[in-house]
Amino acid sequence: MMLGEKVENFVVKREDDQFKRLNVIVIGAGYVGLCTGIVMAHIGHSVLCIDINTDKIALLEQGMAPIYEINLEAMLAGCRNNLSFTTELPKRLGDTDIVIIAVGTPSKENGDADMQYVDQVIIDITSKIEEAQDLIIVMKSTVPIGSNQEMFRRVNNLLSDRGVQANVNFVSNPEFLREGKAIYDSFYPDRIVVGGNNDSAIGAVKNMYYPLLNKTFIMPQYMDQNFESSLPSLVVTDFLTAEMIKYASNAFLATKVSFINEIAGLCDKVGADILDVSIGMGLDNRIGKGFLHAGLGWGGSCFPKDTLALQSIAREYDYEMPIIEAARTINTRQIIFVLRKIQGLLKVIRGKKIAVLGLSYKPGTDDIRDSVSVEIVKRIVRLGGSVSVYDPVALDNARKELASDSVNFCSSIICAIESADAVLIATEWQEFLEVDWREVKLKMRSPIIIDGRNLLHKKILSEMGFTYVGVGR
Ligand SMILES: NC(=O)C1=CN([C@@H]2O[C@H](COP(=O)(O)OP(=O)(O)OC[C@H]3O[C@@H](n4cnc5c(N)ncnc54)[C@H](O)[C@@H]3O)[C@@H](O)[C@H]2O)C=CC1
Ligand SMILES: O=C(O)[C@H]1O[C@H](OP(=O)(O)OP(=O)(O)OC[C@H]2O[C@@H](n3ccc(=O)[nH]c3=O)[C@H](O)[C@@H]2O)[C@H](O)[C@@H](O)[C@@H]1O
Repeated sequence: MMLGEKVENFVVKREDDQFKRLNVIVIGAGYVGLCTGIVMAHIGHSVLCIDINTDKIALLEQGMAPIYEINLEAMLAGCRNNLSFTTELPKRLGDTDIVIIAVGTPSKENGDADMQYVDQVIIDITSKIEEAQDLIIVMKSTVPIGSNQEMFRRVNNLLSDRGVQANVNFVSNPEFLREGKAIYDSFYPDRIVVGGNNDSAIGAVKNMYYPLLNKTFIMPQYMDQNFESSLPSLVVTDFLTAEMIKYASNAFLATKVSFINEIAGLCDKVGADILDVSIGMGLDNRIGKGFLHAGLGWGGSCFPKDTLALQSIAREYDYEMPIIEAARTINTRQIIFVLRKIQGLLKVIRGKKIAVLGLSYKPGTDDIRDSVSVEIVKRIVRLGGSVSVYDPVALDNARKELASDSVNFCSSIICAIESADAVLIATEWQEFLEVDWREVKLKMRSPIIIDGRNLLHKKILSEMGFTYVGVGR
């Protein structure tokens, strides 16, 4: 059974009287806000999810998800009794126990995290706090080191300006979900990090997560697994450390991918196979299997912006971070590598037609923010090539960004590869693995595959007569 297929069967064992149902407001209905709202509602809290984007809220009210992820809508449907949506904060926050902030913190031009949305939310919340109210503000957005402390002070200053005496506390609670697996990660996190300076507020956030921390909430399809061995770890720490854990984790993962991409570059030169190198390395438990998949490099709404933001923070201290700098440099270099490979095979890109399969920054999502694929399409167009693009879910999101006479948006793989001089696999969607490549070969002008994600079987495709080029193999 697929995750979320039979939501009504979900089991919540709440015989444990330690669990207390809370009134939770989640601000922001993006990936993080929406998944947080869904999880909180499923585990028994009463949740109001707020977003200023009226289109998003209108969709959500009709039970439709504004972002693509498998089973997201089924999960949404399964918790509507506990989850409602609106575009504005309620007039009074008197009944609210916890407000979770999950608005965006994109990069500014100079690389700093743009805090304008968080700042606005802080003003909005504080204006609604009432005399003698107890409220915990939980920060899930990824914010620069020192932000929670600063906002805590700011809220208290704003309250004293209004002459309101209330018991408001902050808890930093960074999010580690991955897009495409956001729902699963939200229900089954490896760890929950809570940073703060008030034991009672930290205790309340622990209670909020109680069913996840104790696995008293179980989806039936996972019941046969031994959950005791995989309970999420709880990390309780201070504000600054919680914020640093988030940035360090993303920077480390990005660096790990850049490391394997650097090795892949050398594999290309010496003739070794990066796929086996990754397996051979990953089997060492100290290294671990994850994030050793070489390819076009990392994109998305977080690794690029969070590595930039970390560098920005370091700059404030004149502290150099050469590893992160190198990780970013290698990531940019991957795009050049693939363009050189295309040029090596086609000689001149101008006038050639290249099919690009995959536009989202990774499979499982329709998100094209900082997608390497989208950047490569733009570069091919700049070099005079024409591009036919196909993606199972991200096509519509890319239409505006890639609007050009040289870009043809195709609704199928076959339409995209028709008369193409080369095909580039830019996102490793499973669908590309399952396509009949013999049929593809008959329709292409020249049978050239640049497999930017090392998705396909090199040997099989070579035997079919394709010129196959991967990354480091
Ligand atoms: N996308 C991801 O996979 C992850 C994101 N994060 C972090 O979580 C935060 C949110 O990320 P996403 O969900 O991707 O962002 P997003 O950009 O998809 O969604 C943010 C939402 O906040 C809304 N918003 C902005 N100002 C608002 C306001 N004043 N009141 C109500 N809603 C408001 C926007 O309309 C938008 O829908 C960021 O700091 C990000 O770094 C952390 C882990 C994973
Ligand atoms: O802060 C965030 O927003 C999130 O960022 C990442 O999650 P996400 O961006 O959704 O996606 P990942 O699966 O981490 O992939 C990021 C990029 O790295 C690339 N990647 C990943 C793994 C790999 O082995 N090779 C590789 O090229 C992917 O194609 C993608 O472009 C982290 O994995 C999450 O823990 C974190 O919460």
